[in-house]
Amino acid sequence: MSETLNRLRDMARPDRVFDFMVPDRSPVDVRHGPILYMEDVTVSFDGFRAIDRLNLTIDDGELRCIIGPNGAGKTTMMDIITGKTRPDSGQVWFGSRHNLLRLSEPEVASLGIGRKFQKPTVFEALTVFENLELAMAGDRRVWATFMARLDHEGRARLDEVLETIGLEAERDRRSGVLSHGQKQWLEIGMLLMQRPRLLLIDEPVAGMTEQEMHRTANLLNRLAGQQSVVVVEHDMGFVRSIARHVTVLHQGSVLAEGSMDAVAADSRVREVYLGAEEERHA
Ligand SMILES: Nc1ncnc2c1ncn2[C@@H]1O[C@H](COP(=O)(O)OP(=O)(O)OP(=O)(O)O)[C@@H](O)[C@H]1O
Repeated sequence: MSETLNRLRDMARPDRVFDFMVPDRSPVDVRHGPILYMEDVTVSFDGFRAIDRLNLTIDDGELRCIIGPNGAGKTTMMDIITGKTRPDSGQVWFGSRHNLLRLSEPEVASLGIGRKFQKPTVFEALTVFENLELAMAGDRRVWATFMARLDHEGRARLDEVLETIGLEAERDRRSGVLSHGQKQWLEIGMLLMQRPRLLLIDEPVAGMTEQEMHRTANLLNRLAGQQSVVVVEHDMGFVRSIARHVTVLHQGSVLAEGSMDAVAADSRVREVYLGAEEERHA
């Protein structure tokens, strides 16, 4: 009896938000500023400063490319945003309401920050459709309990994502037989099923053919606007084809920021990175 009472009391709490009332978009508040705000972030590993007073701002709907030499801190920066690594100092905010440094990795993910690592990790034994369906499972449990319309909504979302990633014709194929590029798009689709607000994508075109790169550029351009996209990439041709705004990281902080043409003309950037990249590809 007391358990029932407690439950009722709990349900009547004015601050309680029921699962079925949680909006299907992340509650991030971007009305007064950027979607991601990092200020003076520093992290050291055994005394070595991998991130050194880093300041970075990403606007809502922006597509940003992050470039920089090996060891510049790009991966560590992503790890800090997703809650995998805790900085020693600084601030990291998701919109104006969520202090990411107070949240665990799953909490950060559930706020709408999706991360794609370099290697695709789709379930190869399952079809494209089943992979996407699985990626939606979290949403489905909530809705299925309260509304019978989930199946319809879920299917509509799935069709929408299939169209976005250009894999409609592959829908019932086992994902193990897809090309490398198709697996990468499928994994991006799996993230999209959760309706993220910010996508962090690590080296999406490594190992892709020219044609696949071109399609990936179109996909990322299409995603921007609907969500913010941060891409870490070493392929400068690709970066040039998608980036309106580029951030160059070096020794854990921002060395330069601006259009691709502006950063490519910056002598400091050429010295630490682009000059070496051009030689590598000559
Ligand atoms: N867990 C860790 N322990 C010790 N050192 C680390 C750790 N993680 C990163 N580092 C160091 O921090 C620096 C930044 O590494 P990070 O992987 O973030 O660079 P990056 O820009 O992603 O490089 P790449 O382009 O090669 O992926 C490197 O010198 C790296 O060796």
